[in-house]
Amino acid sequence: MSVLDEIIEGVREDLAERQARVSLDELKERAAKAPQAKDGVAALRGDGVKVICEVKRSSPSKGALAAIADPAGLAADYEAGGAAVISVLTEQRRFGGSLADLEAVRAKVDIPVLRKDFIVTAYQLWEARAYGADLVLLIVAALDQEALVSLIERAESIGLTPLVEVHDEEEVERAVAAGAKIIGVNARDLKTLKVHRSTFTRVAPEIPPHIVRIAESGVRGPHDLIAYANDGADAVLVGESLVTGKDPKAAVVDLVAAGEHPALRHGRS
Ligand SMILES: O=C(O)c1ccccc1NCC(=O)[C@H](O)[C@H](O)COP(=O)(O)O
Repeated sequence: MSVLDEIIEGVREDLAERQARVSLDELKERAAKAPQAKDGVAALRGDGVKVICEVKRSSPSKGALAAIADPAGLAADYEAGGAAVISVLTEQRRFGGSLADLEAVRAKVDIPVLRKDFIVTAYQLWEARAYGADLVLLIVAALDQEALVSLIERAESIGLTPLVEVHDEEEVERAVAAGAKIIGVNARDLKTLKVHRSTFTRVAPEIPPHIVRIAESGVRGPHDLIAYANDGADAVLVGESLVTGKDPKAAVVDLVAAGEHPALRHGRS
């Protein structure tokens, strides 16, 4: 069984427990009261390279990273530093996240918030909306094509912007065929959990220009952002280096400044 399969097995068990407690109708009622979803595509387009900052306590590859007692406070620092979007990992077993984190972050920041999880059912999309997410992650490797198409359509129909994650050229084809408007290339190999930034270099040119391109994983500082930008990234998604650093806000300021540097190509609006 792959790491991804193991994660999803746990996700399904936790999901069954939540579904037994909270009906879909209750979630829909809660979603109806949530603030209107913000436009995820608009937040990530434009000049320069945008920065998506992640609330990440732990990971399968590294174990515990940071306690993060106040996820909303961390997100506020990210926003003050110039982040375009906040990513909140809500998977509990391996990443130490929760829907409570998502709710707390949503209540604190004004920029769009991404629910980063292993989404395999429409119920999780309603949860995302009910707890205030604007974007959701959909991982191509975790879904057959029918499920991918259906989850993209359902997400959009309830106001969510899907960020569709790929790891290779074949998955790009599937994401494009399914109608993705934002594609994230994750440089972390889901079999070995090692990060190969060259994955983005190889795969990004396969993404059509009208689609927003995000480079996920392995950004240690401005030099990695610039390298991803030169390979065509519209945005980078950063977790570990921010939560393990001494001053997350200052680190975001540095990344945002690098992303706005005039030497980088113009964004594709
Ligand atoms: O981070 C992991 O170990 C991991 C393992 C298996 C599936 C997903 C995983 N991470 C999720 C992410 O995509 C990253 O949190 C995100 O891209 C940020 O990466 P980084 O800046 O390298 O923490």
